[in-house]
Amino acid sequence: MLEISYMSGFGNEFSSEDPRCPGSLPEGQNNPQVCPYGLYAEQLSGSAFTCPRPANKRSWLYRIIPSVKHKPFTPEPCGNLTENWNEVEPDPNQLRWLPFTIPKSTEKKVDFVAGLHTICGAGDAKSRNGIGIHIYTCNTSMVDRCFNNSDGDFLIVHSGSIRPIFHTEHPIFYFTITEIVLLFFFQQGMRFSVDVFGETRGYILEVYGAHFELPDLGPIGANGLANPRDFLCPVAWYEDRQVATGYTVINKYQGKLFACQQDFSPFNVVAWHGNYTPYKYNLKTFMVINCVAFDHADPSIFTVLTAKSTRPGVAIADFVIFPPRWGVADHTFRPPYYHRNCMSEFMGLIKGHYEAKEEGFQPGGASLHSMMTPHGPDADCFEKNSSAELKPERVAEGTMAFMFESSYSMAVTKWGLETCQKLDKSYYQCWEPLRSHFNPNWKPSKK
Ligand SMILES: O=C(O)Cc1cc(O)ccc1O
Ligand SMILES: [Fe+2]
Repeated sequence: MLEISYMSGFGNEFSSEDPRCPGSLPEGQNNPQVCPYGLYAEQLSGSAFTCPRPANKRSWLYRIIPSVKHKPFTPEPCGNLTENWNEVEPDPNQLRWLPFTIPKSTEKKVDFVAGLHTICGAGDAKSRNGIGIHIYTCNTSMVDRCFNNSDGDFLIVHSGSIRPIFHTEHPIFYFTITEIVLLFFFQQGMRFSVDVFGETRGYILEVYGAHFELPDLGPIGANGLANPRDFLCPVAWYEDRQVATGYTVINKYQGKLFACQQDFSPFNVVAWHGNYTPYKYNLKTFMVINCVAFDHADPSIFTVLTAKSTRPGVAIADFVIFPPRWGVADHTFRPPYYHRNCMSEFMGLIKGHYEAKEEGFQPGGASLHSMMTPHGPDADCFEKNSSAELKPERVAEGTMAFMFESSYSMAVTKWGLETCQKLDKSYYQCWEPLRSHFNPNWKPSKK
């Protein structure tokens, strides 16, 4: 297998040359009259040219043939991918989905793009405001096909032990054997192709009009949560591959898919430099902060990445994880509290159980607690934890739940409510056994 090495750091100004082509990165300028090795220079801009320096993102790609050489784009079937948030009537209920079905390859071959299903979202890619949440279920590699999202960033949370390989222009992301819980992060316009080795499923948070960034740490200090050096980007590696039968570039543009043909692999970048790159991030490297005295800290302490809105402190969407950790809080109901939130909370489970719902919420499934929709621990969890002995104990061992939390009020798609046939109609029943413990004669205990 090809040995790819990675560079580490989030938002760094990287420089990278394919080791087979020393000197392929132009020295001292971006646009030489003739590039080394006869390459073409192409800039990929991820921010307006005029963005302030800390938000300015671009990479220079030195490639064998520039991306512009392709036949015209034509509409492509979108399957269950949509940006139509008016397909069905709004539904403010607590929603929970059983694990989404992965098609069997013996029945139907489905690749990553064909296996994209939009479950909920809001806003509009055209006005550069909003988000989409998608589920991918696939069983087949993309062959001579790549995907490019013109609408926004894709934060991909892979779920399951069969680990895909992502090919990109930057170039290839492999999982190593210890990287079970991985996040992939492809920013707007970055081309990638996905190889899969069996039934594959995961979740995607798409954000239009903003990029994900590391959250500010405030009083936490200079270190903690997701550390910049744990974000990895591969060193340049090109393939010089003519594809006489045609290579297809799928472009998600204004919520619809389009396809064009070209006669070469787009993964033909020999050298590149810049700060606009894809990343992989191993969720196990997250430095967890938690309460060490009493009370339950809000889950914002578990934010891995955030896409900020223009309102201070209000995210378009946060990516939050619930990693294994110690629970030590004294005289505290330790699981999540009962909650009504001005944000929308979409949750998924990569593996294990979620502490607030030991049963029912399954890996590969999901839940959505919409704006101001009441939610919280199921009756079982409440009863157990109201009387549990509060000794230090491991919480969420061997599990990984996550949340996409958004300031948008999200609509659920027809696929989410009907077509996927995974909506758990009995979800509300997990709170039905909650009973009153109210005692009007209660007296404070004498200290
Ligand atoms: O709803 C949920 O399970 C997510 C969540 C977790 C938590 O620890 C506190 C608040 C919250 O919304
Ligand atoms: Fe919540």
